[in-house]
Amino acid sequence: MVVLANPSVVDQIPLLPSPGHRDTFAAVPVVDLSRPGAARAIVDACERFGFFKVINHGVATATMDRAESETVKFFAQAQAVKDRAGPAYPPFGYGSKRIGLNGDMGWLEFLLLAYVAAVRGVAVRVLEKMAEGLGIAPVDALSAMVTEQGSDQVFRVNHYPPCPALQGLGCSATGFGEHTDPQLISVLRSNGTSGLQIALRDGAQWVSVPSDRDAFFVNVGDSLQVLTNGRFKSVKHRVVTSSLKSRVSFIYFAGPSLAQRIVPLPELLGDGEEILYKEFTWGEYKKAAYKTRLGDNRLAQFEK
Ligand SMILES: O=C(O)CCC(=O)C(=O)O
Ligand SMILES: [Fe+2]
Repeated sequence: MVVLANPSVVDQIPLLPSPGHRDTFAAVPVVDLSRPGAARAIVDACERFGFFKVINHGVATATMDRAESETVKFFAQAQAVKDRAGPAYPPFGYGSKRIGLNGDMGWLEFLLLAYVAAVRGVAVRVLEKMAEGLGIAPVDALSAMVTEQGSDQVFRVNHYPPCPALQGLGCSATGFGEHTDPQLISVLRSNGTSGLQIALRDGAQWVSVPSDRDAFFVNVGDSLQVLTNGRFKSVKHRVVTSSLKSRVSFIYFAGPSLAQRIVPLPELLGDGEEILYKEFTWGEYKKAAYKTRLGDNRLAQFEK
C-alpha cells in the first residue's frame, strides 16, 4: 500500500505502479510516410498493435513548437482565466481532473477545440495509405469519411502537471485512465515527457511508449476496428503521470459525420466471413460512448 504525505493532492485519482525500464515498448512500429513501403507498414502495424509512429510527415517543426508554447502559456494561467474557456462538456472547452461525465478522474487538465489544420492532413495521408495497403479503392475510401462536410473532428490538448507528492513512492497517478478511442484514428503528438502506455496481448501487458516530439503517434479507434471487421485492433491506452515533469499532448480525433454507417467494408470481407458487429451510425456510437465509463468495452453492446 502507498501512504501519501499529502493525500488530498491525489484524492480520488487511481494510482499505478511507476513504469520501469523493462516496461518500455522499444519496438514501436515506425512508418516513414515519405517511403514507398508506408502503406504495407501501416496495415501491418494496425493488425499487430493498432498503434504506430509516423515520421517524415511533412508538418514543420515550427508549427508544432508554436502549438506547444501556446498550450504551455494557456495552462500556466490562473484557474479563473482558464475556467473562462468554458466547461469541457458539452462539447468543447476546458476541464480538469474529471474526465467525461461518468466519474472518471485523472491527474490532468485539458482543452477541447473544434480544429482543422496540419494534423488533419497527416490523418488524411495515413488513411489514404491505409486504403492502399488494404487494397480498397478509391484511394479516399477511408479518408473521405473525415474530409466530408459535417465530419466530426475534435482536437484535444492535455496537460498533466507534475505530481511531486508521489516522488520516491514507486507509483504514479493515473493521468488518463485506460480506454480505447471511439473514432477512426487518433493522431497524437506530445512534448518530450513520456507517460503514454499501450496494452499488448489483449491487456495482459502495459508498455510505455518512448516520447518523440518530432513524430506523430497513431491509434486505431473502435470505428476502424468495426470497418475492418476486427482485422485492425482498437488499441487500449492510458497515461501515467510523472512526479517531476509535466506532459503536454495534442490529440486529433478523426471521426466521420454523425450519419455515417459504421459497418465492415464489403471489400475486406473474405468468402463467407462472419460479420462481427451489428450495424450502427457514428452518431449512435458516440451517444452510447458518452453513457459509459472510460475503461468500459464500448463495442461489446454492438457485437453480434
Ligand atoms: O494525453 C495523452 O497522451 C493521451 C490521451 C488520450 O488517450 C485521449 O485524450 O484520448
Ligand atoms: Fe485516447
